[in-house]
Amino acid sequence: MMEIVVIKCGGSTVDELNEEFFKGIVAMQTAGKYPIIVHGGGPAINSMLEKLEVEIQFIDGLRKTTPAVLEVAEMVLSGKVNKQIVQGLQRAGGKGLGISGCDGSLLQAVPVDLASLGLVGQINNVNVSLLHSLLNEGTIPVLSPIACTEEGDHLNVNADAAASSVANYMKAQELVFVTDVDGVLKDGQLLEVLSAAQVQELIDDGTVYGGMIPKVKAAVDSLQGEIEKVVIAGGKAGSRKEDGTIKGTAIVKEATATL
Ligand SMILES: Nc1ncnc2c1ncn2[C@@H]1O[C@H](COP(=O)(O)OP(=O)(O)O)[C@@H](O)[C@H]1O
Ligand SMILES: CC(=O)N[C@@H](CCC(=O)OP(=O)(O)O)C(=O)O
Repeated sequence: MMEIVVIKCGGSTVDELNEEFFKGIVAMQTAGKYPIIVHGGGPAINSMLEKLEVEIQFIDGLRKTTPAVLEVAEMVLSGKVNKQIVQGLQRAGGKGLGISGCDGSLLQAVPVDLASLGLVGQINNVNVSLLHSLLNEGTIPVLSPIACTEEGDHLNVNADAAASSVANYMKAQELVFVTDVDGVLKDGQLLEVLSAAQVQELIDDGTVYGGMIPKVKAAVDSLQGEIEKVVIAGGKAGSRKEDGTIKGTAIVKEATATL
Protein backbone atom coordinates (compact mmCIF):
# COMPACT_ATOMS: atom_id res chain seq x y z
CA MET A 1 0.00 0.00 0.00
CA MET A 2 1.21 3.51 -0.78
CA GLU A 3 2.22 5.36 2.36
CA ILE A 4 0.98 8.88 1.74
CA VAL A 5 1.99 11.74 4.02
CA VAL A 6 0.19 15.08 3.73
CA ILE A 7 2.22 18.00 5.02
CA LYS A 8 0.49 21.32 5.52
CA CYS A 9 2.89 24.26 5.50
CA GLY A 10 1.38 27.22 7.34
CA GLY A 11 1.74 30.69 5.93
CA SER A 12 3.11 31.69 9.34
CA THR A 13 6.24 29.62 8.74
CA VAL A 14 6.70 29.50 4.98
CA ASP A 15 9.48 32.11 4.96
CA GLU A 16 11.31 30.21 7.72
CA LEU A 17 11.44 26.80 6.02
CA ASN A 18 15.08 25.99 5.42
CA GLU A 19 17.01 23.52 3.30
CA GLU A 20 16.93 20.96 6.10
CA PHE A 21 13.13 21.00 6.05
CA PHE A 22 12.89 20.42 2.29
CA LYS A 23 15.65 17.80 2.38
CA GLY A 24 13.59 16.00 5.03
CA ILE A 25 10.65 15.81 2.62
CA VAL A 26 12.82 14.57 -0.23
CA ALA A 27 14.34 11.98 2.15
CA MET A 28 10.83 10.81 3.00
CA GLN A 29 10.26 10.13 -0.70
CA THR A 30 13.61 8.35 -1.03
CA ALA A 31 12.51 6.14 1.88
CA GLY A 32 9.47 5.04 -0.17
CA LYS A 33 6.78 7.37 1.16
CA TYR A 34 4.63 9.69 -0.98
CA PRO A 35 4.60 13.24 0.38
CA ILE A 36 1.98 15.77 -0.72
CA ILE A 37 2.28 19.39 0.40
CA VAL A 38 -0.72 21.67 0.95
CA HIS A 39 0.20 25.22 1.89
CA GLY A 40 -1.37 28.33 3.36
CA GLY A 41 -0.29 31.92 3.06
CA GLY A 42 -2.52 33.98 5.34
CA PRO A 43 0.16 36.53 6.37
CA ALA A 44 1.33 37.06 2.74
CA ILE A 45 -2.30 37.60 1.64
CA ASN A 46 -2.77 40.11 4.47
CA SER A 47 0.31 42.08 3.53
CA MET A 48 -0.75 42.27 -0.14
CA LEU A 49 -4.30 43.31 0.84
CA GLU A 50 -2.81 46.04 3.05
CA LYS A 51 -0.66 47.32 0.19
CA LEU A 52 -3.70 47.40 -2.08
CA GLU A 53 -5.82 48.95 0.69
CA VAL A 54 -8.43 46.19 0.56
CA GLU A 55 -10.23 45.51 3.85
CA ILE A 56 -9.22 42.40 5.84
CA GLN A 57 -11.91 40.58 7.81
CA PHE A 58 -12.01 37.15 9.46
CA ILE A 59 -15.12 35.41 10.77
CA ASP A 60 -14.37 32.42 13.05
CA GLY A 61 -10.91 32.01 11.55
CA LEU A 62 -12.11 32.17 7.94
CA ARG A 63 -11.31 35.10 5.68
CA LYS A 64 -14.33 36.99 4.37
CA THR A 65 -13.62 36.70 0.65
CA THR A 66 -15.08 39.31 -1.67
CA PRO A 67 -14.26 39.02 -5.41
CA ALA A 68 -11.44 41.56 -4.88
CA VAL A 69 -10.04 39.55 -1.95
CA LEU A 70 -10.25 36.31 -3.94
CA GLU A 71 -8.21 37.85 -6.75
CA VAL A 72 -5.45 38.78 -4.31
CA ALA A 73 -5.62 35.48 -2.35
CA GLU A 74 -5.35 33.47 -5.56
CA MET A 75 -2.47 35.55 -6.87
CA VAL A 76 -0.52 35.28 -3.61
CA LEU A 77 -1.26 31.59 -2.89
CA SER A 78 -1.02 30.07 -6.36
CA GLY A 79 1.64 32.50 -7.60
CA LYS A 80 4.01 33.56 -4.85
CA VAL A 81 3.77 31.03 -2.02
CA ASN A 82 3.26 27.96 -4.20
CA LYS A 83 6.34 28.71 -6.28
CA GLN A 84 8.42 29.52 -3.18
CA ILE A 85 7.76 25.99 -1.86
CA VAL A 86 8.37 24.37 -5.26
CA GLN A 87 11.71 26.18 -5.39
CA GLY A 88 12.62 24.94 -1.89
CA LEU A 89 11.94 21.35 -2.97
CA GLN A 90 13.82 21.70 -6.23
CA ARG A 91 16.86 23.17 -4.46
CA ALA A 92 16.77 20.14 -2.13
CA GLY A 93 16.81 17.79 -5.13
CA GLY A 94 13.06 17.03 -5.17
CA LYS A 95 10.64 17.13 -8.12
CA GLY A 96 8.27 19.73 -6.68
CA LEU A 97 5.21 20.28 -8.85
CA GLY A 98 3.05 23.27 -7.97
CA ILE A 99 -0.65 23.08 -8.74
CA SER A 100 -3.67 25.11 -7.67
CA GLY A 101 -6.71 23.28 -6.37
CA CYS A 102 -8.57 24.59 -9.43
CA ASP A 103 -6.22 22.96 -11.93
CA GLY A 104 -7.61 19.65 -13.12
CA SER A 105 -10.48 20.20 -10.64
CA LEU A 106 -8.14 18.89 -8.01
CA LEU A 107 -10.07 20.42 -5.13
CA GLN A 108 -13.83 20.68 -5.64
CA ALA A 109 -15.89 22.72 -3.21
CA VAL A 110 -19.18 24.36 -2.39
CA PRO A 111 -19.58 27.75 -0.68
CA VAL A 112 -19.67 27.63 3.13
CA ASP A 113 -22.02 30.59 3.49
CA LEU A 114 -22.10 33.04 0.58
CA ALA A 115 -24.05 35.67 2.50
CA SER A 116 -21.66 36.02 5.44
CA LEU A 117 -18.29 34.72 4.17
CA GLY A 118 -18.47 35.38 0.44
CA LEU A 119 -16.33 33.17 -1.81
CA VAL A 120 -15.11 30.71 0.85
CA GLY A 121 -15.38 27.01 0.05
CA GLN A 122 -15.55 23.69 1.81
CA ILE A 123 -14.19 20.76 -0.11
CA ASN A 124 -16.66 18.09 -1.18
CA ASN A 125 -14.42 16.13 -3.53
CA VAL A 126 -10.75 15.66 -4.39
CA ASN A 127 -9.49 14.44 -7.78
CA VAL A 128 -7.59 11.51 -6.29
CA SER A 129 -6.74 9.91 -9.65
CA LEU A 130 -4.90 13.06 -10.76
CA LEU A 131 -2.98 13.17 -7.48
CA HIS A 132 -2.11 9.48 -7.81
CA SER A 133 -0.78 10.09 -11.34
CA LEU A 134 1.39 12.92 -10.06
CA LEU A 135 2.71 10.74 -7.21
CA ASN A 136 3.39 7.86 -9.59
CA GLU A 137 5.43 10.23 -11.77
CA GLY A 138 7.74 10.74 -8.79
CA THR A 139 6.72 14.33 -8.25
CA ILE A 140 5.95 15.98 -4.91
CA PRO A 141 2.65 17.80 -5.50
CA VAL A 142 2.41 21.24 -3.89
CA LEU A 143 -1.21 22.37 -3.65
CA SER A 144 -2.56 25.86 -3.08
CA PRO A 145 -5.94 25.94 -1.29
CA ILE A 146 -8.04 27.51 -4.05
CA ALA A 147 -10.88 25.19 -5.02
CA CYS A 148 -13.49 25.29 -7.76
CA THR A 149 -17.20 24.64 -7.93
CA GLU A 150 -18.94 22.44 -10.49
CA GLU A 151 -19.67 25.62 -12.43
CA GLY A 152 -15.97 26.53 -12.47
CA ASP A 153 -16.16 29.36 -9.94
CA HIS A 154 -13.11 29.70 -7.70
CA LEU A 155 -13.37 29.59 -3.89
CA ASN A 156 -10.88 30.34 -1.13
CA VAL A 157 -10.44 27.41 1.28
CA ASN A 158 -8.77 27.46 4.68
CA ALA A 159 -5.50 25.59 4.15
CA ASP A 160 -5.81 23.46 7.31
CA ALA A 161 -9.20 22.21 6.12
CA ALA A 162 -7.84 21.66 2.59
CA ALA A 163 -4.95 19.55 3.95
CA SER A 164 -7.32 17.50 6.08
CA SER A 165 -9.60 16.84 3.06
CA VAL A 166 -6.66 15.83 0.87
CA ALA A 167 -5.43 13.46 3.59
CA ASN A 168 -8.87 11.90 3.97
CA TYR A 169 -9.64 11.49 0.26
CA MET A 170 -6.14 10.15 -0.43
CA LYS A 171 -6.36 7.78 2.56
CA ALA A 172 -3.07 9.16 3.88
CA GLN A 173 -1.31 7.49 6.77
CA GLU A 174 -0.06 10.71 8.27
CA LEU A 175 -1.06 14.36 8.35
CA VAL A 176 1.43 16.91 9.64
CA PHE A 177 0.63 20.58 10.23
CA VAL A 178 3.83 22.59 10.12
CA THR A 179 3.40 25.94 11.82
CA ASP A 180 5.27 28.69 13.68
CA VAL A 181 4.99 27.15 17.16
CA ASP A 182 6.33 23.81 18.42
CA GLY A 183 2.81 22.39 18.75
CA VAL A 184 -0.14 22.95 21.06
CA LEU A 185 1.09 24.79 24.14
CA LYS A 186 -0.48 25.18 27.58
CA ASP A 187 1.12 27.62 30.03
CA GLY A 188 4.16 27.66 27.75
CA GLN A 189 4.60 23.87 27.86
CA LEU A 190 4.31 21.64 24.79
CA LEU A 191 1.47 19.09 25.03
CA GLU A 192 2.91 16.01 23.36
CA VAL A 193 -0.25 13.90 22.98
CA LEU A 194 -3.90 14.98 22.86
CA SER A 195 -7.16 13.15 22.22
CA ALA A 196 -10.09 14.66 20.33
CA ALA A 197 -11.94 15.15 23.63
CA GLN A 198 -8.96 16.94 25.17
CA VAL A 199 -8.73 19.21 22.12
CA GLN A 200 -12.32 20.31 22.69
CA GLU A 201 -11.57 21.04 26.38
CA LEU A 202 -8.64 23.23 25.34
CA ILE A 203 -10.82 25.20 22.91
CA ASP A 204 -13.55 25.59 25.53
CA ASP A 205 -11.16 26.90 28.20
CA GLY A 206 -9.46 29.31 25.76
CA THR A 207 -6.02 27.60 25.78
CA VAL A 208 -6.40 27.02 22.04
CA TYR A 209 -7.48 30.15 20.18
CA GLY A 210 -7.18 31.98 16.85
CA GLY A 211 -5.32 30.20 14.05
CA MET A 212 -4.78 27.10 16.20
CA ILE A 213 -8.55 26.39 16.24
CA PRO A 214 -8.97 25.42 12.54
CA LYS A 215 -5.81 23.33 12.86
CA VAL A 216 -6.94 21.23 15.81
CA LYS A 217 -10.45 20.94 14.34
CA ALA A 218 -9.04 19.76 11.02
CA ALA A 219 -6.85 17.31 12.95
CA VAL A 220 -9.83 15.85 14.78
CA ASP A 221 -11.87 15.63 11.54
CA SER A 222 -9.04 13.69 9.92
CA LEU A 223 -9.04 11.09 12.66
CA GLN A 224 -12.48 9.98 11.52
CA GLY A 225 -10.88 8.43 8.42
CA GLU A 226 -7.93 6.02 8.15
CA ILE A 227 -5.44 8.35 9.78
CA GLU A 228 -4.35 7.24 13.23
CA LYS A 229 -2.29 10.23 14.20
CA VAL A 230 -2.06 13.88 13.24
CA VAL A 231 0.93 15.97 14.26
CA ILE A 232 1.13 19.72 14.76
CA ALA A 233 4.80 20.70 14.65
CA GLY A 234 7.17 23.62 14.20
CA GLY A 235 8.94 24.15 10.88
CA LYS A 236 11.92 26.13 12.13
CA ALA A 237 15.30 24.52 12.63
CA GLY A 238 15.01 25.23 16.36
CA SER A 239 11.87 23.10 16.52
CA ARG A 240 13.85 19.89 16.54
CA LYS A 241 14.84 17.75 19.47
CA GLU A 242 18.53 17.05 20.02
CA ASP A 243 18.25 13.73 18.15
CA GLY A 244 16.92 15.60 15.08
CA THR A 245 13.31 14.43 15.40
CA ILE A 246 10.73 17.14 15.05
CA LYS A 247 9.01 18.39 18.23
CA GLY A 248 5.25 18.42 18.09
CA THR A 249 1.82 17.61 19.43
CA ALA A 250 0.34 14.30 18.29
CA ILE A 251 -3.46 14.31 18.14
CA VAL A 252 -4.74 10.76 18.42
CA LYS A 253 -8.12 9.07 18.64
CA GLU A 254 -7.67 8.22 22.30
CA ALA A 255 -4.96 9.55 24.58
CA THR A 256 -3.96 7.75 27.74
CA ALA A 257 -2.58 10.69 29.73
CA THR A 258 -4.75 13.36 31.30
CA LEU A 259 -3.95 17.02 30.76
N1 LIG B 1 -2.59 26.66 22.65
C1 LIG B 1 -1.87 27.16 21.65
N2 LIG B 1 -0.63 26.69 21.43
C2 LIG B 1 0.15 27.18 20.43
N3 LIG B 1 -0.25 28.17 19.59
C3 LIG B 1 -1.49 28.68 19.74
C4 LIG B 1 -2.35 28.18 20.77
N4 LIG B 1 -3.53 28.84 20.68
C5 LIG B 1 -3.39 29.70 19.67
N5 LIG B 1 -2.18 29.64 19.10
C6 LIG B 1 -1.75 30.48 17.98
O1 LIG B 1 -1.86 29.73 16.77
C7 LIG B 1 -0.82 30.20 15.90
C8 LIG B 1 -0.67 29.23 14.73
O2 LIG B 1 -1.77 29.37 13.86
P1 LIG B 1 -1.64 30.25 12.52
O3 LIG B 1 -1.01 31.56 12.83
O4 LIG B 1 -2.96 30.28 11.86
O5 LIG B 1 -0.58 29.39 11.74
P2 LIG B 1 -0.47 28.79 10.27
O6 LIG B 1 -0.24 29.95 9.35
O7 LIG B 1 0.71 27.93 10.40
O8 LIG B 1 -1.72 28.05 9.95
C9 LIG B 1 0.35 30.35 16.81
O9 LIG B 1 1.35 31.19 16.30
C10 LIG B 1 -0.30 30.94 18.08
O10 LIG B 1 -0.31 32.33 18.01
C1 LIG C 1 -10.97 30.89 3.74
C2 LIG C 1 -9.61 31.23 4.29
O1 LIG C 1 -9.51 31.71 5.40
N1 LIG C 1 -8.56 30.99 3.50
C3 LIG C 1 -7.20 31.26 3.88
C4 LIG C 1 -6.29 30.50 2.93
C5 LIG C 1 -4.83 30.55 3.34
C6 LIG C 1 -4.57 29.91 4.69
O2 LIG C 1 -5.36 29.17 5.25
O3 LIG C 1 -3.33 30.22 5.18
P1 LIG C 1 -2.71 29.85 6.60
O4 LIG C 1 -2.55 28.39 6.63
O5 LIG C 1 -1.44 30.58 6.60
O6 LIG C 1 -3.65 30.35 7.68
C7 LIG C 1 -6.90 32.77 3.80
O7 LIG C 1 -7.44 33.44 2.94
O8 LIG C 1 -6.08 33.22 4.61
